[in-house]
Amino acid sequence: MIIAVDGPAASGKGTIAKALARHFGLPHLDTGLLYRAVGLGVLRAGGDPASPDDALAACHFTDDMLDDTGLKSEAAAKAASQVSAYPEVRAALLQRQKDFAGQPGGAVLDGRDIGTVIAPHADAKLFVTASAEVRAERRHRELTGLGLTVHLEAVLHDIRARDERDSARSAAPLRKAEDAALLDTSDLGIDAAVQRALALVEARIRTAAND
Ligand SMILES: Nc1ncnc2c1ncn2[C@@H]1O[C@H](COP(=O)(O)OP(=O)(O)O)[C@@H](O)[C@H]1O
Ligand SMILES: Nc1ccn([C@@H]2O[C@H](COP(=O)(O)OP(=O)(O)O)[C@@H](O)[C@H]2O)c(=O)n1
Repeated sequence: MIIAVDGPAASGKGTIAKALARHFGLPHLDTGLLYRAVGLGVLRAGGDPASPDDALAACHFTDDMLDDTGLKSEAAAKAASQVSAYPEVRAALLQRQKDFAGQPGGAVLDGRDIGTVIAPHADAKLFVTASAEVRAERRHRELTGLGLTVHLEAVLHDIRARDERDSARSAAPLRKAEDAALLDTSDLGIDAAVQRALALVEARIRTAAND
């Protein structure tokens, strides 16, 4: 079974994807980490995330990069959202994600284009969202919890800028797949959001079984 979970920054898609993976005993891939690894790689090499050549050069990272704590920073997130607009970068990361989705038994993936590009035939698709203010508060709490000094207004500004860039790009923009179930977590705590996600996935699987 393949489950696709998409949505904007800090909507809770990763939390939901991990919980679904645990529930169904499936492997999970946070695809945002791949784009963050490219963005952070560009910054560390002294390159410019606005340069497609610098971005492409950073696509050949090793797996240990995916555990780098620097990936959590807003700087890495911003650079990720810049480099992810280049079709060459998306192409370089495509097969790895498709292979993960296609492994025997299936998988849960979260990102921006899982339901639209990576796994258009997923068995269940969720589009997780929440208001920008709620998402900024969550991300702010998360980053300060990691010991980083960040201001709520700056996080909200970055999230809005990223939403805009991710939605406006022509290569695999952030959008809800037509057959994805919408889940707004603005007024839901983590447990309630996970329960709702589970109910939506189970309903989707039941419907498919009856078709
Ligand atoms: N429904 C929720 N209510 C409150 N906090 C949440 C909720 N979902 C996620 N969080 C918290 O918000 C932060 C961002 O969640 P995460 O799942 O990483 O979002 P995303 O993968 O969409 O960026 C994390 O610290 C997480 O624990
Ligand atoms: N499948 C994906 C996943 C992430 N991304 C890009 O990578 C950036 C970081 O993604 P992320 O999922 O780690 O970000 P958060 O939602 O956790 O803040 C996003 O803003 C997108 O620009 C993408 O283009 N496609």
